Amino acid sequence: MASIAAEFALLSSGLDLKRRVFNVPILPLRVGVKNRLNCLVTKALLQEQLKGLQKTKDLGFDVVKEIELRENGFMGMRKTKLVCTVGPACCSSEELEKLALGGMNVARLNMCHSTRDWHQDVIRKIKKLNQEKGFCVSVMIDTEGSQIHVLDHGAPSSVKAEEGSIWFFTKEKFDGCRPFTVKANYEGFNEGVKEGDELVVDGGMATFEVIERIGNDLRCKCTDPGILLPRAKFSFWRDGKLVEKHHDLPTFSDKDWSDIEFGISEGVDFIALSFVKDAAAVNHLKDHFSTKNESVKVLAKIECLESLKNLEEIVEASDGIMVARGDLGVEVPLEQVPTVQEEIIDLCRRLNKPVVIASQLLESMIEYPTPTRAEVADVSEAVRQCADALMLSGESAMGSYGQKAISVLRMTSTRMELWGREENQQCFLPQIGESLPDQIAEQICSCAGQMANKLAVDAIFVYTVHGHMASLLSRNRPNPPIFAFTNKNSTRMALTLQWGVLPITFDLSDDMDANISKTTHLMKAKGMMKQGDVILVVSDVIPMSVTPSVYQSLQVVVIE
Ligand SMILES: Nc1ncnc2c1ncn2[C@@H]1O[C@H](COP(=O)(O)OP(=O)(O)O)[C@@H](O)[C@H]1O
Ligand SMILES: C=C(OP(=O)(O)O)C(=O)O
Ligand SMILES: [K+]
Ligand SMILES: [Mg+2]
Repeated sequence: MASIAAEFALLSSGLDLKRRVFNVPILPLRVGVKNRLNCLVTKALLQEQLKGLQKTKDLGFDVVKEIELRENGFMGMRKTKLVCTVGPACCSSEELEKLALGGMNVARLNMCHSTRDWHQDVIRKIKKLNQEKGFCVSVMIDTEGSQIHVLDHGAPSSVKAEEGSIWFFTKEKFDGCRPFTVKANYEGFNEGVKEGDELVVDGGMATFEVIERIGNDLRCKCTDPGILLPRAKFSFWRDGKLVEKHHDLPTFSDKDWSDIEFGISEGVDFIALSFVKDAAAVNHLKDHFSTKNESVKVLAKIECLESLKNLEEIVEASDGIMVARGDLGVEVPLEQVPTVQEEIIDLCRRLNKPVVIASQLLESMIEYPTPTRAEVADVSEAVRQCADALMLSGESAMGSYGQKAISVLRMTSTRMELWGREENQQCFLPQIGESLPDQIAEQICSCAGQMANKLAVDAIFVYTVHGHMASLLSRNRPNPPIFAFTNKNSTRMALTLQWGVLPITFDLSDDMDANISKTTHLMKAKGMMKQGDVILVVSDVIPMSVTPSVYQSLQVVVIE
């Protein structure tokens, strides 16, 4: 039985990862995808190695990353971050630990589902695992938001709609089961809808023609037969264009505010805001935090047509973006979703905001232990486009193969990162900083990226309080990993989402030489670095007492 170590030994045997410049040949693989998945019984192997590593958590270093470094070397470390949705299939401490060992960087809780107590229990379990086992998994809550969907369609699971059948869509309450009747969740669901419009369910699962509008109801004829699922989403179309209804709906419901307050009180790291329409919604939430001095990060989910129209202002206002392809595919013709995804990723990189690609990455793995080849290609494409993070939804929340799914993301992204290295660095990055120190920081990070690649250094070290310098380095997508030393826990947890950054808690001092020598000594003492390793050191720690630019620096250090 092969191990992850063997898998990576296999990878690296075809490559001198450390010094080679990256015209990667087709990598030799002895075994097929399925075999590799089957052999990734990670827990026993990793648990074994964890035993000797518990002390590392004193340095605030993620134990899983430490194992990866020991096994794969600097250049073999995965850069793309992984987000897993937690649901009934993975909410025990044991299952959460397996996901953490499998590479989960962020655990996402979708507030649409389960109870407050359930969410609280999961958040506390994750924090306990971080503390006791030395993981660095941050927590994201995802608001329910408002959208028009099915509340009741007269069956516990799916219902088939046959061609030509007549259905009523209503907001009226009714008891018991009424055949061919679908109850919507929103009073004004039929406002602005006209006879002759198309009602599309879940982006194409079934299509109806609106025959008549009667008060709160719509009488419709099924024109494209299909399946209605619980909570199926509606969209209305006229002459091939979406009838926009999101502006009628609030971005924050009372439940969303209460979930947000709950998240803050539990110390979550990210809030993903559903159905953001413009920057005002993001600013509203951020203002709400600033009055409370919270450091939680706000991600805007791009999932409705209006959010696409206001994309740039939303990206600028947010701390990060989620391309929520599930709902986006209801409002945008499916064939447009891939180009929209690529545009959002490019914009986020230009504006230096982390971006998560979400929904249906490995959908078939909810049921099956292997992905389709098309799913692997989709994941690879998101990695090639340099997304910061990939997200599992139902695959981890309710599927039987969550651990295998995270293995597929891990292996596929590591492989594509090696393949795509030259391409990563060809992106044009405009200057975004306005003040002189910000512009200096940007130039230093851009030069650092180029130097790191040209000198083939082993690692980049950055000392950062708020994480800005680390994110600027990440934006350049350099080949070596970025070790970000910070004294702020909130910075450490926020950096879990950024491409190529390994956040480490460290007691920073104003004396930069002391920071460098202490961190290199610690890494060497732990056997993670050795004599002759070359590090590029970038600093952004600005003591109040000196001119800022003095402490923004770039230097090359060879470990003695
Ligand atoms: N906390 C939870 N409790 C129960 N089921 C969940 C939970 N989170 C996710 N799920 C299940 O996983 C599926 C996929 O998750 P997600 O994509 O986040 O939700 P949705 O399908 O509502 O957009 C959900 O439809 C639901 O069946
Ligand atoms: C991630 C998404 O949002 P949710 O799962 O909350 O609907 C999506 O729509 O793709
Ligand atoms: K949600
Ligand atoms: Mg959604």
